[in-house]
Amino acid sequence: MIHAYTAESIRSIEQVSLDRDGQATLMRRAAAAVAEQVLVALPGPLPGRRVVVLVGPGNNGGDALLAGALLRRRGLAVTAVLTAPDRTHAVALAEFRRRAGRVLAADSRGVAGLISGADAIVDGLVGLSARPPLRSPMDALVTAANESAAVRVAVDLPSGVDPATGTVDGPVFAADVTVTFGAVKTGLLVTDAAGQLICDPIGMDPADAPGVGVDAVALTEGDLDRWLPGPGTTDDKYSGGLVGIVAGSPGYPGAAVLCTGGAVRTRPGMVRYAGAQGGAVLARWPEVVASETPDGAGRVQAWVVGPGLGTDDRAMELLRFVLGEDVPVLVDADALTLLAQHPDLLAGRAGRPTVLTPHEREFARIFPEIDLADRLRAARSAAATSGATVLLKGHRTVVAAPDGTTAVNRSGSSWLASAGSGDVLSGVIGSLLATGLEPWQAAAAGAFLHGRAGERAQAAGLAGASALWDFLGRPAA
Ligand SMILES: NC(=O)C1=CN([C@@H]2O[C@H](COP(=O)(O)OP(=O)(O)OC[C@H]3O[C@@H](n4cnc5c(N)ncnc54)[C@H](OP(=O)(O)O)[C@@H]3O)[C@@H](O)[C@H]2O)[C@@H](O)CC1
Ligand SMILES: [K+]
Repeated sequence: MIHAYTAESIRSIEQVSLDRDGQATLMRRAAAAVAEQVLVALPGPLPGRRVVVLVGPGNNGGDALLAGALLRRRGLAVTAVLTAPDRTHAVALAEFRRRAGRVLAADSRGVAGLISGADAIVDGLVGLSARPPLRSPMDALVTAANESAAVRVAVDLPSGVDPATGTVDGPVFAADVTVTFGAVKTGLLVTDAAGQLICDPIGMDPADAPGVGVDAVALTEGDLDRWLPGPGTTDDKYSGGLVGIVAGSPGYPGAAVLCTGGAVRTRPGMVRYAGAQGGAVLARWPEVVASETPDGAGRVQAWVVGPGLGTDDRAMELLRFVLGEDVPVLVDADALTLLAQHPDLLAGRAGRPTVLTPHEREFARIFPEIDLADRLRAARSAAATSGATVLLKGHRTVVAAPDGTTAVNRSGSSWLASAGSGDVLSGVIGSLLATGLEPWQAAAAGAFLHGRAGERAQAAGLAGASALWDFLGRPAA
């Protein structure tokens, strides 16, 4: 699991190391970590390779200059472009000059050509103190860097990203690699500008800073192994989790099949389908037990309601029934639209686990007063006010529990933005809820499995939401 921290917490963690090791030592370690990644990113003979280091007025620029000095020692041709020559980190600049690095002011002639002809560009414009949008001349330098064919390496954070929220306002350095120091900043989980994320501790340890807590997490494979153990020899269909699906309508029979497939392939003990599309569901998933209505379905340990359900009176009746049940309920798609029209339904579930899985348009319907610009804050605030776990879909899906626990999903590809993909996701999460995971764990793990299935389907060259089914499973140990 990746733990991420607020910028304020990072400062507290940093302070402990600063007091112990001193700033010069930390900067040297940071610079070494950056230089190493530039060398890794530049295969082949190194001497003469052209590196441009973009240098802002703070310590982020200092790190970048010291990295440039190290690259000079390896024989690379390094030019530093200073955005504020009179405020540049003096010690780092002296060291860079001592290694015969070339120094230019950002408004010098020839800077644009250097950037477009570079083999690697190091972004040391702004780091932890960034307050986007980038001002001139940083904005123009970042735009030019993004147009260059060079490998782009960001120091601590890609410039243009808000460290706390990951939001972007204006140009942002589109990094191939980001080398961050000490601990991951929350914004790095949310943004897609960071590229490959490498966290080098440089001697810092969050455990050293009293009172500092994790702000958000991102799951990794190891979390799934811990949270989703395979079935044991004493398990039966009941202990394996029983999930009920209320989805599909005459207009959208496919949603029922897609959602049920997501549930079946997440390997619960049993899947029940309740609704009018039992024939279509059973034709594809014979292992499912189908009934016409949820009240006649028999025992379940979690319900999924909504995909393709429609928004008529019948759909409303089904939603009302399911939300009245005492087991965890996942509300998706059409059922979210109904929920937006009848907020009392959610209020009536106080204390019973509920997961909402809106995309941004659905979110705006249910929570019209919440600003979506900062997706992390939006999901948290929706979870706190509704009492439900909120999974806000997007390129980086965010999951927030009512107590503020937050996960950001980092698996997946843009391939998942296809019709029916969300129906599969709700089936996956429903299965995980039925196995007894906490709602935020089920939602976070479901988003991870679904995203990874998207990556695998894309790698296999397969399209269509039903392709996800075959890639949800975990390989046998
Ligand atoms: N502390 C340590 O020991 C260690 C720290 N480390 C490194 O230090 C970095 C933090 O350094 P930092 O605090 O000096 O600030 P930094 O991020 O370089 O910003 C500089 C200045 O940029 C400006 N600026 C802000 N937004 C802007 C915008 N939109 N457009 C234009 N300008 C903007 C703003 O100036 P102002 O707005 O006040 O003029 C701000 O003061 C950290 O990320 C890591 O790399 C490591 O070496 C490990 C040890
Ligand atoms: K940076």
